Amino acid sequence: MLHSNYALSPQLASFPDLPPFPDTVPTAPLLRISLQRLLEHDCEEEERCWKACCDLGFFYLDLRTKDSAGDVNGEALLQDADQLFEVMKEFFDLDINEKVKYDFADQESYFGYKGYGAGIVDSKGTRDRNEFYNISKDDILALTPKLPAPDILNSHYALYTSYINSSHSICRVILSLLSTHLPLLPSSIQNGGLPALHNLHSISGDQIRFVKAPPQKQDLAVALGEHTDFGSVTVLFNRLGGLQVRLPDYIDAIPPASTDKAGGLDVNNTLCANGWAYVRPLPGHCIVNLGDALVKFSNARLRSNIHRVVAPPKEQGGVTRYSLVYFCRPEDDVKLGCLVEGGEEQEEECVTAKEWILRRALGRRRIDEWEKSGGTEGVSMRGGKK
Ligand SMILES: O=C(O)CCC(=O)C(=O)O
Ligand SMILES: [Fe+2]
Repeated sequence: MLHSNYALSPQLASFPDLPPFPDTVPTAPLLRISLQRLLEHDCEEEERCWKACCDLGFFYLDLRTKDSAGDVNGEALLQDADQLFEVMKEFFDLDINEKVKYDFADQESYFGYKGYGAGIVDSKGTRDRNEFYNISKDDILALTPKLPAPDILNSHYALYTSYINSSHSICRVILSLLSTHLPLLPSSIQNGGLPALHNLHSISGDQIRFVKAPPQKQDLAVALGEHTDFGSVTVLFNRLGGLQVRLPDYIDAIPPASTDKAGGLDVNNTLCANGWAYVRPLPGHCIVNLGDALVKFSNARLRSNIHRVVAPPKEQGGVTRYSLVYFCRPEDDVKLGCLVEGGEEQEEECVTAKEWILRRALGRRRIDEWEKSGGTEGVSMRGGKK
């Protein structure tokens, strides 16, 4: 069984000014991987990271690096993330009439604003419970014509650039580790393996995402529907709980450390039926997860695990939840086909990264598109709990 490898020191236990994550709910045993040790090419740490990518496709990355190593500076990323939490609060505080000016869904673009309830969380068309703002990497790096954005966001270009550079470099560290562990085809090795499909200055669907969900009562509603991520590597900063992963049957949840005094039927535990478990946010760390593109490249050796967001548990539900994401995706024209030895004949026609992202992202806004917008959920649930 994969098991978590940390005892929670007080500075890892909670975020200042927020209600603590409760110890009365089951949590997912994500491995805690040290970025510092990955940068030092520590073999044991690389093995643990590889294992986490195959077994669950989710892990914590400890960003508290000693000093910067080239472009990869975990401490700088933590500071940028802190600042971006403030920027996103300011943005979401704008009047709704201002924010909707930046919703570009009718132009077949997933960048910009998505209003509260404008997405759906299931095939019945149940509305989501959050707002998004998606910022394109290519827009910030001036690789594409500038998209309209509110003044309040326009003044932070240097911060976005720094955040994109750090997040993208971390994703490339993980991609090169995966490249060396996968049995890549000789042609793929010659072409530079996985990092060569994710160049910072090539056109791609890479993006920053700001997420806001207002305080929520403790009910069974899902704020962000179950999904797998579309791209390659996701870097996620959470301060409040609410994120849940659906564990495969070979991984057990960490049981609650104590029981709720109230007793009785508890919504949080009901939300953990069928293998769902909460991900406890950890200060100093980001959560890293793999997306569908890596499942396709690796012929399902790597896992893009299903996850969703529900109300933050217990008293955390009383405060607004913000989260910050960086999605690293293959360059737009990369075909999402198998790149490893022993791949079966491709059944489906290979789509490009751009086609895949458009189909998946926009389908989550329209009920008639829901069925077509699926990802690699079938593979993600291989050996999973039913
Ligand atoms: O807000 C979170 O914790 C998760 C967000 C997420 O899964 C996503 O935006 O794809
Ligand atoms: Fe996600």
